Amino acid sequence: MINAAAKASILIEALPWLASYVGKTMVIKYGGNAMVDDELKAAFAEDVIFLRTVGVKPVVVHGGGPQISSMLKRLGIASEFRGGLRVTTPEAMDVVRMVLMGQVNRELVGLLNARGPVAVGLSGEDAGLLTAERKGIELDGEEIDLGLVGEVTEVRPEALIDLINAGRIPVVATVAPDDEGQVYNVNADTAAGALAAALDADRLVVLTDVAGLYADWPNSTEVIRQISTSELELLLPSLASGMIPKMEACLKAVQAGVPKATVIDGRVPHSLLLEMFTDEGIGTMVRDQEDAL
Ligand SMILES: Nc1ncnc2c1ncn2[C@@H]1O[C@H](COP(=O)(O)OP(=O)(O)O)[C@@H](O)[C@H]1O
Ligand SMILES: CC(=O)N[C@@H](CCC(=O)OP(=O)(O)O)C(=O)O
Repeated sequence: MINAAAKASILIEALPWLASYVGKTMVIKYGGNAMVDDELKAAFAEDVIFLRTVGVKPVVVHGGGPQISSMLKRLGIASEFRGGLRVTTPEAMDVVRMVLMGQVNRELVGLLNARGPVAVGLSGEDAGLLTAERKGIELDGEEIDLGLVGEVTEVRPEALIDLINAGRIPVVATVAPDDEGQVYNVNADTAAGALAAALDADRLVVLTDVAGLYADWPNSTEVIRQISTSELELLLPSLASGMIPKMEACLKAVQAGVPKATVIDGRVPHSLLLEMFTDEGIGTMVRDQEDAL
């Protein structure tokens, strides 16, 4: 146990941060890989409730990649990732929608509501929140067909704003229809970045299963602490797997005016509180101006 003086100094260290966050909108992306342990999930829910209690307006956007993979496996449906995105057949799409909205979203809403009835779950399909279109990517000069993978073309954040203004915590699953009603699988990092931009959020925080953006992954675990948008643009082509959509989302959010986007280690209990209320913070922070770093 830490002594009384140390406890008091932790609280005092948090004071300027507490004061600066009142009334600020914060989009928190909770990755499926940081969601695999019950204690971590409970600590995450506590952190989000803590933030709301001290005046932050949190919006949770969740993933569920490992949970989707495990359900696809149980059902005997093959799936693969290309460029960090799941190739999604119509059959897999049914599973993606069922797992994200029916399983992961319900569980997170339940954990948040364990401390009071504040969380409301919704998906990109609700109240026109997200509109998507089929996403194509190019890998090594080759056009890749990802099937029903969507990219966000429009965000109507009104439903979120209504909930935020009513003091509730929106919890968003990232499936989204196109104009014809075809529903797409949208990577949760991509959706979180688009939502942060549309909400004019003050922060985007992405919880994942690594300590941040590694400078030389997988050869070293040295974490880049801060990076400017121009440095990140140069680095993007060298990134691999799940880090591609994650860092693209941070880049786009900051380019759209979100002052800071941070990737933090969701395997550390209460990582959100450590990032938000300690002077050092944790993880990798993306900011616009190099001179602001
Ligand atoms: N430069 C890098 N730094 C850190 N992780 C990286 C890097 N490049 C690729 N990765 C991989 O990206 C993964 C995180 O993305 P992902 O698995 O999609 O997580 P989440 O479920 O949190 O969205 C890491 O576990 C790691 O394997
Ligand atoms: C297109 C695409 O890849 N969609 C993701 C959606 C879930 C997600 O993004 O989950 P994480 O945040 O846990 O990775 C998928 O099918 O896995």
